[in-house]
Amino acid sequence: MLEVTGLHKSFGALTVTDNVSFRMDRGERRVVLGPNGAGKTTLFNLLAGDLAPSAGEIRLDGRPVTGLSVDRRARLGLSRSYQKNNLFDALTVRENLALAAAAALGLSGLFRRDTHRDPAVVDRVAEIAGQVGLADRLDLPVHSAPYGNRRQLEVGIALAARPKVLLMDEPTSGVGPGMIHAFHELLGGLPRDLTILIIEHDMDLAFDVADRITVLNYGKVVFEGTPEETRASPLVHEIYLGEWGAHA
Ligand SMILES: Nc1ncnc2c1ncn2[C@@H]1O[C@H](COP(=O)(O)OP(=O)(O)OP(=O)(O)O)[C@@H](O)[C@H]1O
Repeated sequence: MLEVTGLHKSFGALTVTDNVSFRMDRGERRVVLGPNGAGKTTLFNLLAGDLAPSAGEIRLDGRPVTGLSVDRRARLGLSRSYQKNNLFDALTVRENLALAAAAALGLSGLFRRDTHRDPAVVDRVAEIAGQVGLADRLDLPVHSAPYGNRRQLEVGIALAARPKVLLMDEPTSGVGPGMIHAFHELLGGLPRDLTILIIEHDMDLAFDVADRITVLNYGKVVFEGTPEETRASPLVHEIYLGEWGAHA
């Protein structure tokens, strides 16, 4: 499904992604853990196409995508849910989803102002809203939507293109403890064959939602395993000791 081989990225003399390799199966949910500065965001930038690697290869369903743009990768099924805001504040949840759905269906364009009423778009908006738990929030203007709903909407927008692989960048950052429960529900509502790679700081959440965990430190994969194996790893404990203290 997603195969990463020997990925490498340097900024000047600083190696930020160091020979990173892993593969994910369809439907797998994997969390990338690592202390601040470990290279998690850079890895996502390389996977999504926001950055070009110095070396290495990324394959999606066997097809090399390493040299392709963000848009081309998205069309092939690799989508990223951006932490940075890509929502239209003045529009409602429904309108935001309709724009994304229309674009994904090839229905957007200057001369088609009523695309949000197109039956295909209406159906798709309802489907996505159900998946991300926003079915009863469709008429809410985004500027007055609670933070958690905005995060759900960001995921919904990423889903519009029917991705095979979804990259989620710190989906719970900035949300309160109550929203962590909502995030579980959100994950539960996503298609089971969707392959999901998540950057997450919260170890407990990672243990809870991941099928497998990849731990980065100084740009290198230093551990990969099931949540149980990760929890039992002395190396991971050692790496996270300072972090635990800092987050406590
Ligand atoms: N464009 C850049 N130019 C130079 N150095 C960079 C650049 N982007 C990232 N770095 C450096 O690369 C290292 C890894 O950064 P990255 O943001 O990938 O880590 P991270 O694991 O996502 O950290 P955090 O958890 O704090 O977000 C850091 O030392 C950072 O300063």
